[in-house]
Amino acid sequence: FRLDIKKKSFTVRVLSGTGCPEMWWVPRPWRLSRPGWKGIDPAEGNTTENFHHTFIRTLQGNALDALIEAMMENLQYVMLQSRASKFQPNTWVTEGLYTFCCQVMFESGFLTLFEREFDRIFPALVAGLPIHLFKSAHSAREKLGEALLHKNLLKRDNLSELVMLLPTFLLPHGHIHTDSVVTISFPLPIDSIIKEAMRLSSASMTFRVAKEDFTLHLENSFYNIRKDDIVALYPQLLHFDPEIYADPLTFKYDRYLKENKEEKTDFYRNGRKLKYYYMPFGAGIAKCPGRLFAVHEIKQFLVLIFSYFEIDLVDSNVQCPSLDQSRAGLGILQPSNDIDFRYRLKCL
Ligand code: HEM
Repeated sequence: FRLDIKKKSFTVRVLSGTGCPEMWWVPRPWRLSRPGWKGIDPAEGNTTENFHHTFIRTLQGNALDALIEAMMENLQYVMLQSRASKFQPNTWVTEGLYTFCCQVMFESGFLTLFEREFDRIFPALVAGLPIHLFKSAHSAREKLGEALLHKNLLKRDNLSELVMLLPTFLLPHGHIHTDSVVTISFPLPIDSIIKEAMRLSSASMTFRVAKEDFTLHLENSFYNIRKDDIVALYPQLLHFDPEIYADPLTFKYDRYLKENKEEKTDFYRNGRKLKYYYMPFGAGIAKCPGRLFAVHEIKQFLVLIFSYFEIDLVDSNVQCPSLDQSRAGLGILQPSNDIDFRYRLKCL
């Protein structure tokens, strides 16, 4: 499909509360449970534009710098300090790769508060069951809300010594440069690698509600959309279109790289250059405002894991797991089974 959301002669509005398929547990359940909650009423200033403005202010620009800095501390705390008892000199630790990644990313996000409880019951909540039916998720949500209060966010006392050491021990390898905030440069085309992984695994549905009647023109057809109709787009169809992405089911780490190593942005369908060829983060005004942070935290995770640990797959011939389709439409698909890997601390 091709849908030029900005240029066409119609306006679209975000479905209030649809929010982020990956961070769904922060905006929605927390807001809905607040005392006195009456829903999102545009007449009270809760417009799409206001939400958008707030998201940008809290997730990008200066706020992004602060987020990245905090994430770096938390990642190091969770990867090293919180599992320090597992590390013996020259001894391998064996764990599921997916379990390890999830644990580190979730715990780093909100340290131990997140508790994976929301994630476990995610499909049930999407199906409309109230969160208070799930005792531990409910209590984890309450704790999360408490931790997100501004006064508590300011209490940061877990700054690991390694944060201070990081610039000195990593700079000689040329992998990390630190300023006041960490920026990372890799010897590998990491942006292309991350994009390719997201292209293959993202299955978010994008919803919009029509603000007024209009005709939606697609390549060979058109649809008359009425005010308040819900339009749902499924970007995975685009990501798996063989005309846009040759051999679409194969992971090609340099798919988003030109021969001169610059970012490749020209993708075509029916001879037409596409504006929207990569949509794991959605598009238009409601495009994920956390995307810069999300990609940055993936890079931080990678740089730290490869810097701290020697890593091996337990079975070097293991098959790459398929993706669990039970969340199709709801976000990034997870692997249907875990694979074991082993890691041990590098002698720094
Ligand atoms: C790999 C990670 C992530 C993916 C794949 C992802 C994907 C998405 C998608 C598909 C949307 C809907 C966009 C649309 O309707 O066009 C969205 C919205 C949103 N995302 Fe994310 N996201 C990720 C991480 C994050 C993070 C880390 C944050 C915040 C810390 C975040 C905050 C939000 C918010 C607040 C919205 C709602 C925007 C709005 O309604 O205006 N996301 N995200």
